[in-house]
Amino acid sequence: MIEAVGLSKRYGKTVAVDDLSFTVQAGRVTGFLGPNGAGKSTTMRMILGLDAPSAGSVRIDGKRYRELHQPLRTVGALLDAKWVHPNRSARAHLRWLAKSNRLPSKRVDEVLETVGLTGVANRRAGGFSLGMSQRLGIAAALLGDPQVLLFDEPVNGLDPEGILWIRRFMHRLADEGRTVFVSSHLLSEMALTAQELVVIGRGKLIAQCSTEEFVAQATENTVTVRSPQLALMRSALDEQGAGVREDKDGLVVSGMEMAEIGELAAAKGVVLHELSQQRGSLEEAFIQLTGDSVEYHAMGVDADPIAEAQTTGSTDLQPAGK
Ligand SMILES: Nc1ncnc2c1ncn2[C@@H]1O[C@H](COP(=O)(O)OP(=O)(O)OP(=O)(O)O)[C@@H](O)[C@H]1O
Repeated sequence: MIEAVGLSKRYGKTVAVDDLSFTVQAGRVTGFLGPNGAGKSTTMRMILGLDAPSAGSVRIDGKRYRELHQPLRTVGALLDAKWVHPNRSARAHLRWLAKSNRLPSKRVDEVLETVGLTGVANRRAGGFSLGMSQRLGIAAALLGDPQVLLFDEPVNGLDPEGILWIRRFMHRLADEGRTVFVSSHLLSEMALTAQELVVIGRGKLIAQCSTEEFVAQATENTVTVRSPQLALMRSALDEQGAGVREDKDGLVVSGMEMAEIGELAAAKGVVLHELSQQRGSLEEAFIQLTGDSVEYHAMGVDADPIAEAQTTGSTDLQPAGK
């Protein structure tokens, strides 16, 4: 478990993290969501003792990082996948890490196997693709078999296969009972990966809840009704006090469950061509909840062709003007 209380970090006049309190539970994938510059990396560095908080504290399983006896046995992290000596092989890199952290060398082959790098273990890490480097970084994070894992933007720049692999891998780690905290500014990706969310904007906490709750809180769930007897259906819904508006497909109904609407249609003898639940997306929820703290816009292909192509349709949200 990770617990941050009143965590703050200033760099001169910049307040990177502002009185942030949150908890990350074991056995779940928790997404750390916020646009670029929101303070995610700074928070992760403070969790790992790489940056000292200006105020507040953060504990991993009840202890500050510097109080951990053998830190890599408690917490593993992937911050920068390219942090590896380019001329060292993947195996040599991990052996060096294991040795310098007094971890058994047999773990090296185990973690190489876990991340699927056994076949390329003796190749120079400098020649690795980004996806392979990410796997090597994850292998390093797993060396001490820690219960707590932190990943900073692990899918950035990966191809669809790499993204899927990382997503499944995070779920597997959480299913093993570990605490998995993963930062991203890719909302669609987080909607698929994270069960819980810690959402920040401009260093401040915006929400901490399940992904489902986050979407439900910020967006309206509606039911679409299509019928050749729309006027009849509308007056029946009005009688029930439902919120009804018309759009090009038919009626959009709020404040009534889909089953109730179906039963009402049957009772009134209205023929239905469609009755479907529409749920808000994480993007809508994010824009709704962060609207006050910072202005966002959804970037399209023109704005960031590489990110767009590599995230297979994910919407990449960034602060307006960035
Ligand atoms: N070492 C530093 N010195 C000065 N300012 C910093 C430093 N590190 C971060 N900042 C500033 O703190 C703010 C938060 O940065 P941070 O990198 O934590 O955000 P982020 O959410 O991780 O964004 P990104 O996804 O772009 O890395 C930004 O305004 C950034 O410019």
